[in-house]
Amino acid sequence: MTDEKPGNHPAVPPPKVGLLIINLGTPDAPDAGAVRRYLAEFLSDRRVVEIPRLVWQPILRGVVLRTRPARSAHAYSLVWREDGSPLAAITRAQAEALKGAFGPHVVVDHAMRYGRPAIGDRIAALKAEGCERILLAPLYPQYCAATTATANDAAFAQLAGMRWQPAVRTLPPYHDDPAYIDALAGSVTARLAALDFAPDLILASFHGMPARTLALGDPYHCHCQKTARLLAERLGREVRVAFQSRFGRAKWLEPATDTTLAALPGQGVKRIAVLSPGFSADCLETLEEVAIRGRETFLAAGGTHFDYIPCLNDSPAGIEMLRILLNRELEGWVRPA
Ligand SMILES: C=CC1=C(C)c2cc3[nH]c(cc4nc(cc5[nH]c(cc1n2)c(C)c5CCC(=O)O)C(CCC(=O)O)=C4C)c(C)c3C=C
Ligand SMILES: [Fe+2]
Ligand SMILES: [Fe+2]
Repeated sequence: MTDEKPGNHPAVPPPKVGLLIINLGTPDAPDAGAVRRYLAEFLSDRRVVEIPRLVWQPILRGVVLRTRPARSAHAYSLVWREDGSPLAAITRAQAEALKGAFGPHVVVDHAMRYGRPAIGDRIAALKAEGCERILLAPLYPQYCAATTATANDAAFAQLAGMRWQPAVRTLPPYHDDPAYIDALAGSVTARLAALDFAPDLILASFHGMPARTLALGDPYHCHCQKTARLLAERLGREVRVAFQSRFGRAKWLEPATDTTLAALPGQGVKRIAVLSPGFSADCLETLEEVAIRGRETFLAAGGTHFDYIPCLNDSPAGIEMLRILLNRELEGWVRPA
């Protein structure tokens, strides 16, 4: 018996474990062309828009992609940073902060479901680097077919074309995980302590979904409600839930964030703090829709004080929370770091 490989044997790198953190994706630039390319891919995903292709594609190509990109590009330009789109920059920073956190044999990388870096490309790169096991981590605390499932689908599609597949695990939703609730509660408490006003109410604004997805069995709505309930219990005060970013004509989950913010001052809530616990990174939907437009809506309706509490992002508490969750999922694959 010999360990020698035949002369034409491909090189086999020493085995490693890959960790791929995944987020939604974002345009490459805050201009109409880049936003159009991004929206064309995103809104063609049948996990996102569940309308028959023959009906939806003409509406998407004929109406949405002609009108929305210019408007959205302007919105992106209001929040764009020197290092790019907030979502891209923060996701990169999260991956950077997690490097080395799980020992020398875990290679940490990041990918986006739409646009770049593409999930398939990063899986191929991890495998080429010797990762025979990969933990896929879509960073959505609340499970949703339109986010978690489609990210995993894209990864599985890549695996389907591989001769030598890595073993894979996927990060489960963490909407009720004590590490996540603790991190949220800590960020709210620290933020409130630093404010120059005491809010009458804390509002948790989650990304919306078409209402029918709840009846179809998507647990997203329940996960959002549970996150808010657990956060309220930890804070010892009410956390009101609302759903933002309505898209299209169908009925979406209610109450809507914008109508809630417009109604609250009339109900005596003049000072408010808003957080978006469903987003692991600040992005267009939080920085422009909530922190800019939400504030305008609330103040125009008679509110006097508005504060937007940032997402956990790559804050030390946010990274520590991810380290705890991911370390648990890596159990048995690596020795504890
Ligand atoms: C049918 C349309 C949409 C569904 C369903 C949807 C679900 C969904 N989205 C997120 C997270 C994000 N969405 C973001 C942007 C965004 N979302 C939609 C539409 C749907 N989202 C659009 C058209 C856009 C683009 C922006 C715009 O033109 O207004 C983002 C931000 C991306 C960025 O670049 O910053 C995130 C994040 C979740 C969590 C979700 C379901 C639970
Ligand atoms: Fe969205
Ligand atoms: Fe939006």
